[in-house]
Amino acid sequence: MTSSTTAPAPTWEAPLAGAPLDATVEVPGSKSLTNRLLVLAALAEGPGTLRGALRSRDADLMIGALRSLGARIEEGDHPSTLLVTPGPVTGDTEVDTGLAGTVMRFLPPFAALADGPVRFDGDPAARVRPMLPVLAALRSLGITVHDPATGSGDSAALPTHLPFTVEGRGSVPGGAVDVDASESSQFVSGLLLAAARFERGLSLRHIGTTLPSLPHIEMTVATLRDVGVVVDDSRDGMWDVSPGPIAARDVRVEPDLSNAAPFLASALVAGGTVRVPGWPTLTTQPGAMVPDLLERMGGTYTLTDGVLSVTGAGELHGIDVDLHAGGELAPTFAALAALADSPSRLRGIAHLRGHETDRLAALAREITRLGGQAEETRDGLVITPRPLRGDVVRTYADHRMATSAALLGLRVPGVRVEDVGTTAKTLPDFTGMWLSMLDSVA
Ligand SMILES: O=C(O)C1=C[C@@H](OP(=O)(O)O)[C@@H](O)[C@H](O)C1
Ligand SMILES: C=C(OP(=O)(O)O)C(=O)O
Repeated sequence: MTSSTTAPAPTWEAPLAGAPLDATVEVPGSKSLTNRLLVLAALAEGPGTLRGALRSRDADLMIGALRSLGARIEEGDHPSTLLVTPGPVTGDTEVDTGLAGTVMRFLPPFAALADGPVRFDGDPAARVRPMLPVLAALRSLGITVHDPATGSGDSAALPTHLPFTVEGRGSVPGGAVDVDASESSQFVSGLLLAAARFERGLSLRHIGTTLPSLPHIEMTVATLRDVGVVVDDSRDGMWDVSPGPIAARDVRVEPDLSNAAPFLASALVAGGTVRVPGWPTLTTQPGAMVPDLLERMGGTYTLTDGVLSVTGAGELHGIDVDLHAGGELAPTFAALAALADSPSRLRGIAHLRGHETDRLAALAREITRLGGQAEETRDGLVITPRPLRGDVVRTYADHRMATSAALLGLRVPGVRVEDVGTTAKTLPDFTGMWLSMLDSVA
């Protein structure tokens, strides 16, 4: 018997900022770096160590998946220290991707190296995220990929989404492949990460009209080069990875600058100063854009001895910005835009329709629910500030919808965030960190 009434989802009362802030926020390791470094450590020649690694749902799903594919991964003296011992890539196993794009797009090429079938599936929301380009690339490289429900022949229709099975054969010949990565840079990153272990390496050409999140592809190339892999990226939209060994390393993971964004943005909403230590002077993380964007909206910042300090003085202006390179920052800037003193336009982010949820629709709907004005365009959002009122903000299993709602709640009384626990995808103690930040007032 099913009941026709469902209990209302528990909500979290987003706290109002009572006074200007004076907070230092320690942000855990980068999701994108942690999950790349884990993959490379699991494919390396010998045991390696990650320090300052993220421990969150996405990172733990990656750890679980790599274990099931044959790697040994243990905690060192701290949960953020991970000791990785590679093993032969083993098949006849399952990978739970959860809702992690990095797990669902990085591991199918890895699974092609396994000695048997690897079955992939994830959350209901993951089953609508685009997958075809990476699966088509594997098939063109001679790997069988099939829908577990419809059989395994090479002529079977290629699955477009989760669930799917990659029939690992113990080795991948490699060679040339065309990939349309206009919906996600992760299709390119996933193939490049495993490519040094393909017999002939990989020559990957992007054939789409647009390529989002280029910093994340540069991050992939940089992490590959750090472990001794030869990558030629001298031609636009093309990457050549030479076959060769992957060196084992002892590496420290940078803090997650995209997760730092809502905290730093709080200084513009509440006034005062928010500091993030460990800010890298040189990084491939798209969060590097955050300080300049906050300055354009009315804040000021300094970077001294690795501490980024953002100060707000009550001003918050609208912005016209192309976030094609850093789409994961859009929910933070959409919230700021809804609180600004002039309209904003966020451009270049059509690919957000394939993120944890359709983020353009979700942001427009939820800002509108609070009395704001937000409209979807072909490739982004136009947000016109209006007086906002409290209500429940729906989060659609999307961690960044929750953090963006918290930002709105600093100024709008009565914002209640549905399923704030979804922040555990990349930041398990989000609410604790947020409340500590608010406790530190000037
Ligand atoms: O490679 C990565 O670590 C990521 C790439 C980007 O994906 P898209 O290119 O799909 O936007 C980004 O949005 C995501 O949060 C992390
Ligand atoms: C798009 C994101 O995640 P994923 O790695 O699941 O694609 C994100 O974290 O904003």
